[in-house]
Amino acid sequence: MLRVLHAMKEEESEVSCNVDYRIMPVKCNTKCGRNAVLKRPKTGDALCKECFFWAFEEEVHHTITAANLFSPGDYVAIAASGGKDSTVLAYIMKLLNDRYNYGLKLVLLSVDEGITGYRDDSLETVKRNEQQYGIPLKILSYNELYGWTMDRIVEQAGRKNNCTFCGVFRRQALDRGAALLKVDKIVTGHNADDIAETVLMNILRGDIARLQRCTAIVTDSEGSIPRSKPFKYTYEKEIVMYAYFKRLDYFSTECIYSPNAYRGHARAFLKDLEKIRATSIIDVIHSGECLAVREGVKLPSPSTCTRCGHISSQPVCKACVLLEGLNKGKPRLGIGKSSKVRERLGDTVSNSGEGNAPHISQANNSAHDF
Ligand SMILES: Nc1ncnc2c1ncn2[C@@H]1O[C@H](COP(=O)(O)OP(=O)(O)OP(=O)(O)O)[C@@H](O)[C@H]1O
Repeated sequence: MLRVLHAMKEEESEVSCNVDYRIMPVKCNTKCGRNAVLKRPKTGDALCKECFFWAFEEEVHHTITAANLFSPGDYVAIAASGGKDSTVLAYIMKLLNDRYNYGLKLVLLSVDEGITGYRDDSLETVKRNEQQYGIPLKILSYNELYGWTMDRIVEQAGRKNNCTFCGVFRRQALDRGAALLKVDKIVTGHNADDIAETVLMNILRGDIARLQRCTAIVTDSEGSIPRSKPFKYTYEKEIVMYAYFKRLDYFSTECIYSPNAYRGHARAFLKDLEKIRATSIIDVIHSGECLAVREGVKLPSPSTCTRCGHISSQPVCKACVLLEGLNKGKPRLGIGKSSKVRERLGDTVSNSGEGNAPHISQANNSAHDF
C-alpha cells in the first residue's frame, strides 16, 4: 500500500504540473458545467475528470473497432507487467468489453523475468489486479522456460547487454504463454510514445525491415498468435493521468538493471518535440506508417526456428542463439551483428538464408521491435 501511495505521489507531480485549475477555476470544455481539473496533453482541452475518462475510453474503443482488433468469442491474453500501461489496459479492456459487449474472454498473462526487487514486486500488483478486475492470471517464468533468471544472466553477462536478453526472451515467453493458454489474441500496453520512439530508433539505425512493421497495430505473421496494441494512439501522459485519477493499483518503479540507453535518446528527443508541438508523437507514427519499401527490395520473411519451432526470421531464432551462448558460458556469443554471431557459433546457425536482405541488426532486438 505504501508503495502504491508513493507511486501516486510521484505521478501526482507529473499530473498536477500540467495545469492548476484550483488557482483560477476554468469550466470543462465540453460544457458539462463542471470545473476542469486537467489539461489534456493530446488536445490541450481543459476537462473535468468524468469528461476526460469518457474521451480516453472512447478513443481506445474507436482504435479497437476501427482496426477490427477482436471478434466476438475471442479469448484474449492481456500481457500484464503490473506497470501503468498494462494495468490501465487490463482495466479498460474489461470496462469496454462490458460496456460494448465485445464478447471477449480475458486472461492476464505475466512473465516473471526473475529480477529480484523489481519483477517480484510488480507481479504482486498483477496478483491484486487479478482480484480487483476478476480476470484470471497466468504467470510464466524465464527460469521454467529457459533455465535462467535475469539475475543470473546479469551475473554472467554483466549489465551492458542485459536488455537484449530480456527483450528477446520476453517476446518469445509471451508467445509461449499464449500458446499454452490457447488464446486467440494477445494485447500489449505499448502506447503512442513507445511506437513513435521505435520509429525514430529504426530510422536512426536504418532498419527498414523493422520500420515497416513497427507501426502496425497488429503483428500477425503466419504460425504466430496475433498481437495488438489498443493504445497505439494513446499518449503515455494520458495513461498516467487516467491511472492517477482512477486511483488504479499499479507498480511504478524502473527496472533495477541498466535502462535501454538507445531508447532513452529517442525518448528524450520525442519529449523535446512534444514540448514544442503536442501532436509530434502522432505525427511521427503517421510518418512511420507512410514509409514504404521500394518494390523488389528483399525483406526477411518470418518462418520457424529449426531448433525450438518458434517464430523467427532466421533459421535459428535469437532466443536460441542467446541461450546457447549462456549455456556455453559465453554470454556475449549472441550479442552483435548477425553475421559475426554466425561466425562465432560456427555451423550451428550457418546458412541463414538472409540473401540480399537489407541490414537487419539482431543486436538489440528488444530495443526496436515489439
Ligand atoms: N513481464 C511482463 N509480463 C507480461 N507482459 C509484459 C511484461 N513486460 C512487458 N510486458 C508487456 O509489454 C508492454 C510494454 O512493456 P515495456 O517494458 O515497454 O513497459 P512499459 O512501457 O513500462 O509498460 P508497463 O507500464 O505496462 O510496464 C507492457 O505494457 C506489457 O503489455
